[in-house]
Amino acid sequence: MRDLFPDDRERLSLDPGAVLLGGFALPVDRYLLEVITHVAETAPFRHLETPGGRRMSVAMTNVGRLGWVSDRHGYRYSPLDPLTGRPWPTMPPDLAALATNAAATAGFPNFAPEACLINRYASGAKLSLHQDRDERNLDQPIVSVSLGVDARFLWGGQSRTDRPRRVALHDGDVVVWGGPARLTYHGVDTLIESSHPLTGTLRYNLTFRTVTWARPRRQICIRARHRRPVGERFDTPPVLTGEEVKQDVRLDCTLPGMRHRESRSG
Ligand SMILES: O=C(O)CCC(=O)C(=O)O
Ligand SMILES: [Fe+2]
Repeated sequence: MRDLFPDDRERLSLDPGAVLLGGFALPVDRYLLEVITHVAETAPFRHLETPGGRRMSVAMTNVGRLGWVSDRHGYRYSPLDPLTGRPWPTMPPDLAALATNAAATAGFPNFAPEACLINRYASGAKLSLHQDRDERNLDQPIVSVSLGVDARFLWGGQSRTDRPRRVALHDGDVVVWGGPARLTYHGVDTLIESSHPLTGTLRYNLTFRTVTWARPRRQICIRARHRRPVGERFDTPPVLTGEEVKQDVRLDCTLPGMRHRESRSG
């Protein structure tokens, strides 16, 4: 595929708050595929139904405390896999750390993903323009990792009717969007038949999200961090006491100006 931005893919600004980190995950692409294979053994890929009753062409599964699901009742996050009735597989700390590092590189420190939606595209699959807006916490960015076959990412605007740009996504590319770009419309153009040494004819995408956790004040964060169970440093938000939660909620509600304060990437 002709690369639309051949000169500087290492750090390509798409918009204020949105950046493509070319090849950021390339050194760990094999590890990522191993994780996906392992996850799919307990939480198999499936084609979800849209609320309007259409079968999605992209197959999906999840890893992490919460998983994104869709059915006749709508889009939502669930702690249980509706297919098996069991919790989604636990997010490995190294996987979460990759997302945290990518977010920090893009200018969003302290990103702690609670959910990772894994998308699998066969040739002909596509994802229509949409906003990622099912998360209660929109202060945190989305971190999106590409694996395998090339895709054409559609990067639109703040309105569905804004004409999207097409951006080539290669194996190991990571796109991060947050702050003023957090609700930008985006999608993936129909996957063209092609092959990649790692994934054959398939493309995978891992999309990391913080769903519920509003980042607390710094000193609360530091205190709370001590109570994180060993080995779960990144896949669960810190455990807050009732008082800390109250402060956290108060801050979140009374200082709306602080929203999007991390929007310095791009
Ligand atoms: O596959 C991609 O690159 C994007 C996926 C996406 O937008 C989503 O899962 O919400
Ligand atoms: Fe999305």
